[in-house]
Amino acid sequence: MAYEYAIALTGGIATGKSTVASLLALNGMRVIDADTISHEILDDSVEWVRETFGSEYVNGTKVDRTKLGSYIFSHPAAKKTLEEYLHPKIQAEIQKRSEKQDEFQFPYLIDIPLFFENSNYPIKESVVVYTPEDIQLERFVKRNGYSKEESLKRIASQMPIDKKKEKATWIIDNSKNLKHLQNEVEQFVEKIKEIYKK
Ligand SMILES: CC(C)(COP(=O)(O)OP(=O)(O)OC[C@H]1O[C@@H](n2cnc3c(N)ncnc32)[C@H](O)[C@@H]1O)[C@@H](O)C(=O)NCCC(=O)NCCS
Ligand SMILES: Nc1ncnc2c1ncn2[C@@H]1O[C@H](COP(=O)(O)OP(=O)(O)OP(=O)(O)O)[C@@H](O)[C@H]1O
Repeated sequence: MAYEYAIALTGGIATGKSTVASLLALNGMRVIDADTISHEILDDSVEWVRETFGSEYVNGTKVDRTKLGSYIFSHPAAKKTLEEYLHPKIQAEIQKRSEKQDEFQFPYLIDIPLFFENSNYPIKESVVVYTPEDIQLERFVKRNGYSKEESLKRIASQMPIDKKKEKATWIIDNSKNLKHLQNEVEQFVEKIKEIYKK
């Protein structure tokens, strides 16, 4: 059975999910990453992207994700088309990997950025990586080099981070420096180990 020991790891764009995923791995936790799976599927879908959106979104044998991202976040119908194509495939792959992880009978994380937006995952527990919106925007702009306007458009395409915080079982606060984040992650792992102790 899939998702038995799964905990959803989620948050907003650039609130620090990947950074937390790396710290969790350093603390011995296993993490399935939906973004990585989505990139692998997109890499196998070059012809579909060419036929659906045009050859300007393909660079050699790879999809130009930066360009495709700029397009879909400004064109809701195209975003829907991409999501309707990718999401079932992403979900199927996550389910497969989740079944494997459940064999260990120990909790693991599934990093799903849109966990609360798409309630298709039968996962009860969740942990939200939280930063207030002003820090989220600052880190997003700094990391991606997008304009403030483009960054705000992408942030607005998701459920507000404060609402996700309300829905979470646990919260990892990433509003301070990396040392603080490391502490937050260690405390979270201790909590999980305590709860799931056999
Ligand atoms: C638009 C694409 C090509 C941009 O690729 P890029 O490498 O620039 O971004 P990446 O995939 O690493 O996503 C970065 C973050 O953007 C956010 N994001 C991505 N897709 C979406 C979406 N459809 N809606 C809202 N936010 C999204 C997430 O917070 C994600 O963590 C890519 O994100 C994509 O194919 N998205 C559709 C699939 C999807 O919904 N993925 C997110 C959940 S698995
Ligand atoms: N505590 C912190 N202090 C300063 N910078 C940080 C901190 N945590 C994360 N960052 C930086 O903020 C940016 C966003 O973090 P990260 O890539 O982990 O977010 P994400 O939630 O995985 O993003 P996405 O939704 O786009 O996949 C990165 O450049 C990262 O190095």
